[in-house]
Amino acid sequence: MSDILPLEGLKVLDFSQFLAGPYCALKLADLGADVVKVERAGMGDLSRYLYLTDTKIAGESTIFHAINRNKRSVAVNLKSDDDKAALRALIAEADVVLQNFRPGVMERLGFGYEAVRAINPKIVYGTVTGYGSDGPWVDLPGQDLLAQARAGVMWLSGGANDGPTPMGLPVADVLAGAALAHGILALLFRRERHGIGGYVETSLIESLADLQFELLTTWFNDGGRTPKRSANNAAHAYLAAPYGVYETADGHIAIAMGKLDILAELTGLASEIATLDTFTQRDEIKAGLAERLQTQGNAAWMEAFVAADIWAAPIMNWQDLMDSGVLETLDMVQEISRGDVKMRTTKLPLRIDGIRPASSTAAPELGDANHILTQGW
Ligand SMILES: CC(C)(COP(=O)(O)OP(=O)(O)OC[C@H]1O[C@@H](n2cnc3c(N)ncnc32)[C@H](O)[C@@H]1OP(=O)(O)O)[C@@H](O)C(=O)NCCC(=O)NCCSC(=O)C(=O)O
Repeated sequence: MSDILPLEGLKVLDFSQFLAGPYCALKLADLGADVVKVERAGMGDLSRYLYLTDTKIAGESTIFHAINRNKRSVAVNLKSDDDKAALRALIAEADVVLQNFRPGVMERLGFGYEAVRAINPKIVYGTVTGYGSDGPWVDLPGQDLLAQARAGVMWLSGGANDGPTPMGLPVADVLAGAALAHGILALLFRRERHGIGGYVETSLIESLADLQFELLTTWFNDGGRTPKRSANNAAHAYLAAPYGVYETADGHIAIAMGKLDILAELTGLASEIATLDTFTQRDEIKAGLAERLQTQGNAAWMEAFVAADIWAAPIMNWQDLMDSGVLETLDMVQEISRGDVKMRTTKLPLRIDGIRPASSTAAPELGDANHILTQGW
């Protein structure tokens, strides 16, 4: 067992802002990399202010703090020659550069891949865009809600009586950031083996295509049978009954799988649904279950379902989740600080050699590492 974090010693110059790029950098930081966040002098990453929630940390958005823990910050003007020269010196010593501006911005600033590679040929350079670096949507603003709108995610999601439903979570940003981290790590491995740098790019739309890979594969191959937004695809557009969410006397229960005859027996529906076809008659099955599940509370149903190995779970809120003790047992929550700033947040969802890496500090104050602009890494 080693207490050396896998990316210890890796120098990452992170030009990214908002969420997708910073999420990628967070993954690298929590694996031990030294991530220096390049922010606008005077204002910083706009996510310090733009995501203002009811709760703030040190006067800034909790969301900024969640994404940018465990990083340092330099505050620069990317249009000033002096600051550009200082950044070129940092790039010369860096392992990774990443960015998520609109296509063309980094090239105009003189920090596109070719320019950076000319300074440091072995650099691993990562980019996130909204819709790719070419194609019909190249110039559009790349933002999570809008990408969910364009990718089919919102059209698909929701129940029969709902309108288009976003996921309520920044799935495009998080998945694009995770995909970029995965690409960067692959290029770092290639650099170790073959001594060459490389360029990796992803986008919000690609990450959402990937999120939907199972359903798109079904759709590509089913002769164009387009799912409608219905009670079925509130849970999954194509899966057989009983897959779905059901109201009970005191809450809701999700049921994923289970032998229909057993489920029918437990719910007193043996004569109604036990022999129905789980694909073609799934609406009937689900309607029967929906009616019957309302007759008892979650605890009674769950006891019966667990005993019979019906794959089911009660719908829990965050307090229920914390009260369950699962995250505590798995060591998924941490308290971190930076000076007077104290915050409680989640941890990296990986255990390495039995230990879950903790972040060493809360998010940086704007420009807290400006000394490296003159002194180097
Ligand atoms: C998020 C964006 C729509 C924001 O668009 P914009 O506000 O127009 O910002 P841009 O990235 O295009 O950059 C705007 C300009 O700022 C300038 N700029 C940037 N940083 C600096 C500093 N430090 N100094 C001086 N000037 C700067 C940069 O050169 C550009 O100028 P000019 O060169 O003069 O143009 C876009 O960046 C984007 O599509 N990104 C790709 C997808 C992505 O990752 N989106 C964020 C997901 S987060 C999200 O969805 C969510 O949180 O919700």
